[in-house]
Amino acid sequence: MPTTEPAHRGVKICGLTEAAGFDACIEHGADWVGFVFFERSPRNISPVQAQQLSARHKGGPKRVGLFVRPDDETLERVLNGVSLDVLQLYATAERAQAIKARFGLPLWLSQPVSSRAELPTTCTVERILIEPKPPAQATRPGGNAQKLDWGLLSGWQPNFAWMLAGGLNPANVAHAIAQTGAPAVDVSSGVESAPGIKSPQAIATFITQARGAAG
Ligand SMILES: O=C(O)c1ccccc1N[C@@H]1O[C@H](COP(=O)(O)O)[C@@H](O)[C@H]1O
Repeated sequence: MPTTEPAHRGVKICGLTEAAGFDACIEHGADWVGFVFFERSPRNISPVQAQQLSARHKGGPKRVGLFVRPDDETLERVLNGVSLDVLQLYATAERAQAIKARFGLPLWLSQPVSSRAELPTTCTVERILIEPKPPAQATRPGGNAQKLDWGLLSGWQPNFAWMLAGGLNPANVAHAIAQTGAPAVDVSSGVESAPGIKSPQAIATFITQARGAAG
């Protein structure tokens, strides 16, 4: 599946809800910013709020909308309110194909893994997010600051676009990249000062660390 990769290591900052965090992503050159459309998340945002944030800066990072098992009505409602470049989905591969057929946007699909055998061998969307399975009592499938066992990815070199997510932060992202060779990374909790509130300083450090990492 063709995709446009940044020339450098890609960085996505997910779960933007307020101007200071969004502006830090612009200032420090994030490749993607994520808006979470999932009511049980502390980062949940309305389409209107997302559009207002997005309008603070033309161009810059691609705008990614994150959805958990969305129905078509939800996708339509959000896409009527905010312009998105990519849909990041927690859904089955079959549902992703139906969404692709109806909405036509590039899709990223989450693949939770807890063993090497669960690493995907093929990809039918534009990118796969490799992340840990959520804790048993979790109320959401991601954004839990839970780290993957990076050793599972050692030597894994798929021929499709992927991204590492889960429990990354400014202090561990360089090590995570060195161990996994991840071409792109995604962070939410690890750059927050409180649930749903991003720290501009942590965003700056995360991007610097990710771009400077050897992997
Ligand atoms: O961020 C959320 O609240 C969220 C809710 C539901 C599904 C996914 C969510 N976030 C995604 O989870 C991963 C890892 O997040 P973290 O860095 O461990 O907090 C990332 O892909 C977020 O985009």
